[in-house]
Amino acid sequence: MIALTNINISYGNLKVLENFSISLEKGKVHCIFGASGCGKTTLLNALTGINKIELGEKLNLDNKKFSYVFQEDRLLPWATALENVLFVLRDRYCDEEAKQIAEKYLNIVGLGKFINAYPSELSGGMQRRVSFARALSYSGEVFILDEPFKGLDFKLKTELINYLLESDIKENSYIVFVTHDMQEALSFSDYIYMVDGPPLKIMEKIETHKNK
Ligand SMILES: Nc1ncnc2c1ncn2[C@@H]1O[C@H](COP(=O)(O)OP(=O)(O)OP(=O)(O)O)[C@@H](O)[C@H]1O
Repeated sequence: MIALTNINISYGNLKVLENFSISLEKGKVHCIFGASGCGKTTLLNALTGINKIELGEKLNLDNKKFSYVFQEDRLLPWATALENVLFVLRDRYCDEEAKQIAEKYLNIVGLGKFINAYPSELSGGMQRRVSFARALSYSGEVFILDEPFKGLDFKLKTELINYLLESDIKENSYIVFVTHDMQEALSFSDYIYMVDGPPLKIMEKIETHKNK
């Protein structure tokens, strides 16, 4: 289990997380579902450590590796799709192995023919897919997915969801994802946290009883 307990995060006078607690299970997909601006990204950033917590405790989070699909793609504009994925693999694999891994995941997201394209030559949905391939290839223990399927068509979205659910990624990781799409939430999650805020509150935790 990984968890945040009674944490506080504010921006100036705005208390976005106040005495907020959540615990996440390995092998399960946790969906954070709530209105724009209620504090979902701040929660994700508290998990990864991007946002420093003011009060409260983290459990088993400090030494974890995070694979993050950010809400905005954060691709290097001067690097090709392949180089963008290689960027997170460079320190861990030799060149040849890193290239094989990067190409494997770019193929999985349907970009096999575009590995040498620059972000400016790709559509928004294609850039999203590069960002997704980068997170998959990094193979973190915690997957943080902030509106990961935004801009993707139904077929591709379904393929990526099925890939994540059926691959050993799900079994071996903690997955937290944010969406505004209830259909996505239902088809992908084991738990849906209906949230409101700020300060962020869990109004309801729904178990979807998936057998995956
Ligand atoms: N760096 C920041 N500085 C100041 N205020 C911020 C900052 N980041 C977020 N906020 C504010 O904190 C609140 C929560 O923002 P957050 O991005 O966590 O919401 P969200 O639920 O992820 O929204 P969305 O669904 O629109 O992405 C918002 O009111 C936002 O304006």
